[in-house]
Amino acid sequence: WMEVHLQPLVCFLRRLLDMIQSRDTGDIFSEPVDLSEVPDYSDVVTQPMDISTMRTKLENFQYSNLDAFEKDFNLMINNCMAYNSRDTIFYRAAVKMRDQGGALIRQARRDLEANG
Ligand SMILES: CC(=O)c1c[nH]c2ccccc12
Repeated sequence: WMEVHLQPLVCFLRRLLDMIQSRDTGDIFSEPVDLSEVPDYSDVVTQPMDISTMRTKLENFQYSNLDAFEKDFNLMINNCMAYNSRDTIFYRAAVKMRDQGGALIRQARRDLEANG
């Protein structure tokens, strides 16, 4: 039942995530931060999140609406801005992704409103 009813949302979120990923030109959000390479990452970030994890969750029907998807997007951005200091490429990439990805999510919400 859930698969049938959530499949349209899965297709919608898959396309949205593809657009968000295309804005990650430095490819810093595509995979989980490697905790073996960054041993202090877990001291700062308690719930890691990245695009590949979001893709797995959406394919497994773990987002029942756009708000749940946006929550993980914001987690991914906020983790990056918490761990990396303001004067780093990574922090500035998070600011850019927050603005550009945020605009894509806002337009997606308007599209959902229009199409129900
Ligand atoms: C998104 C992010 O914070 C990172 C993405 N790749 C990294 C490598 C070392 C430390 C942090 C990161």
